[in-house]
Amino acid sequence: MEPRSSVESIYFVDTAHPSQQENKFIGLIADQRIAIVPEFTLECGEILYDVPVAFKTWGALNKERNNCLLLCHALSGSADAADWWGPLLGPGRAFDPTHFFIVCLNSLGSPYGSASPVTWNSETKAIYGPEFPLSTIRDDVALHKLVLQRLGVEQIAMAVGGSMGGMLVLEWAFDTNYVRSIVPISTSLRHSAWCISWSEAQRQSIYSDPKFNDGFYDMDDQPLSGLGAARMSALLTYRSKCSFERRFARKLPDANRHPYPDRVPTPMTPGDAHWVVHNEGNHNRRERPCRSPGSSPESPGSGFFKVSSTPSLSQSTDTASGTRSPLLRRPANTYFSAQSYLRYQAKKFVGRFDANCYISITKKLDTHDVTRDRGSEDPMEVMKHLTLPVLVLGIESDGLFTYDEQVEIASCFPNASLETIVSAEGHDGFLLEFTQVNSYIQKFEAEHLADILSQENTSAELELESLNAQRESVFGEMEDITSW
Ligand SMILES: CC(=O)SCCNC(=O)CCNC(=O)[C@H](O)C(C)(C)COP(=O)(O)OP(=O)(O)OC[C@H]1O[C@@H](n2cnc3c(N)ncnc32)[C@H](O)[C@@H]1OP(=O)(O)O
Ligand SMILES: N[C@@H](CCO)C(=O)O
Repeated sequence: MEPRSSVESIYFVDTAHPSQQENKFIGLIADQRIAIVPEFTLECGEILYDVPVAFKTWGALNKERNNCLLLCHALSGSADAADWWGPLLGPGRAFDPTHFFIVCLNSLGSPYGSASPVTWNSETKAIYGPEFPLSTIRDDVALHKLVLQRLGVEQIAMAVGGSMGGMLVLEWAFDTNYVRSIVPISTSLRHSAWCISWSEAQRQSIYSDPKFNDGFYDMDDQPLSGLGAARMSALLTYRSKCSFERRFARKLPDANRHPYPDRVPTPMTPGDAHWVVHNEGNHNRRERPCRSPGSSPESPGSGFFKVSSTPSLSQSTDTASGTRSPLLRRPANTYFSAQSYLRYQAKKFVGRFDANCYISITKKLDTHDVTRDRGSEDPMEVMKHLTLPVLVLGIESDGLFTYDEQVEIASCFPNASLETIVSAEGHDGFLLEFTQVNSYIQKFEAEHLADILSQENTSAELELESLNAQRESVFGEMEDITSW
C-alpha cells in the first residue's frame, strides 16, 4: 500500500501539538520533535490523517546527504536513543554525531509520540484507544522513510536496531537503493511461534484485568495490574535463568532498599492467615471480612483485617485482638528478592506505558515476516538479491530471539557477518553490553563506511554538550546489575 502524502506536505511541530493533547506519556521524552504526515495508508488499508511521527536527531547531514545513521528502537523504546543506547552515542563512539546524521523515529503504536492508541484521531475528535488500526513493521518503515526524506536524507548509511528495532532494520534492507548497510541485533526474519505465544500470554494478562473494558478504559484508571503482569512475564523472556540466579538466587528483599510494597491485613484466624499468604501480591485483592470466632463475615462492626506494613505471616506473635496467632511456627518464606524485583519493574513500567499501546505493538511484532507477500516462503530466496553489507549481532543466552535465528539471518544475506555478544543476561544483553556492541559496530563502520568516517562535521559540536549532560533515564537504569 503506497503512502499518499507527498514528502513536501510533511511539516514539523513540537510536542504541544493537538495530536498529543491527551497523551500523558509524551512528556517522558525530552526534546523530541514531531513530523506531521497529512495522510498515510497502512498495510491494512486504513488511512490515517495528520499522522504524528516523533523523532530525534543528533549531528547534521553532510552535503551529499548520505551520512544518515538510523537507530530503530525496541518494543518499549522511544525516539530518544540517548536514553536506552546512550553509552554508544557521542564523539569517538559507534554513533558519532561528528560523522553521522543520527536519526531515531518512534514506531506506530508506541505511546511516545507517533500515532498510537493514546494520540488524537482528528476524525473522531478523541484518542484512538482500542480503535487504533493494526500497524506493521513495514508501515513503520514506509512512514519513517517519508520523514527521513523530508529531513533531506538521500541515503541511509547504516540502519541499526535490536529486537523490534532489528525487524525494522531487516525491512529497511529491502529498500536497496536507499539503504547502504544494516546491523540487525537479537532479532528474527519472522516472529517465531515462541515469541507469538509470549505476546499472546502477555495480552491475555491485560485482557483479563477487569479495568481493561475492551480497551475503553479511563486513562486515569488504567488496567495496571494486567499491564504489570504482562511486563513481568515479558521481562523474564528478556533475561535468563542464569542471570536471575546470579542476581537473586533465594535472597530475601533488602527491606531498606526495597520495602515491602503491600499493605497486608493482620490475620485473625487460621483461614484469614492462609488467605493472606494466598493473596499476597494480588493487586485485585478485595478486603476480606474478619472471620474470627464470635463474628460473622457480614458484621463489619467486628472489624475487617487490621492493616500492617509488613507481611504478618513472618510474625508469630499475638494478634492485635489479644488472641494467640493462628500460626505459632515461623512459616517458610514466600516473598523473595526476585519477586520484589519483578513487582518493582512492573510498577515502574505501568508508569511509563499504556495497555492499548502494548497490545498494538505486540500485534505488530506478530505480523513480522520478511517473506510475507514476497513471492516465496523461503527467506533465502527473497533475500538473495540483498547484497548490502550486513553485521548480525546475536547473544547466545537469548531465549527469545535465539542465537540460531541470528545465524539464519546471517545466512540469508549474501554479504553478512555474524558476531557474538557475550552475555549471560539473555535478550536484554543488547541494551546492557554496551562495550561489545560499540566495538563490533565501530569495526563494521571502519570496514564499510570509511568515506563517511573521514568527514568531520563541526556543526554537530553544539549538540554534544546536551548529549553528555546527565539526566534521569525513562527506560533503563543502566546501573551496576551485579550490585544486586
Ligand atoms: C523491546 C525493545 O524494544 S528494547 C529497546 C529499547 N528499550 C528501551 O527503550 C527500554 C527498555 N529498557 C529495558 O528493557 C531495561 O530498562 C534495560 C534492559 C535497559 C535495563 O534493565 P533494568 O531492568 O532497568 O535494570 P535492572 O534489571 O538492573 O533493574 C534496576 C532497577 O531494579 C531495582 N531492583 C533491583 N533489584 C531489586 C529487588 N530485588 N527488588 C526491587 N527492586 C529491585 C533497582 O533498584 C533499579 O531500580 P531503579 O530503576 O529505580 O533504579
Ligand atoms: N527490554 C526491551 C526488550 C524488548 O526487546 C524493551 O522493553 O523494549
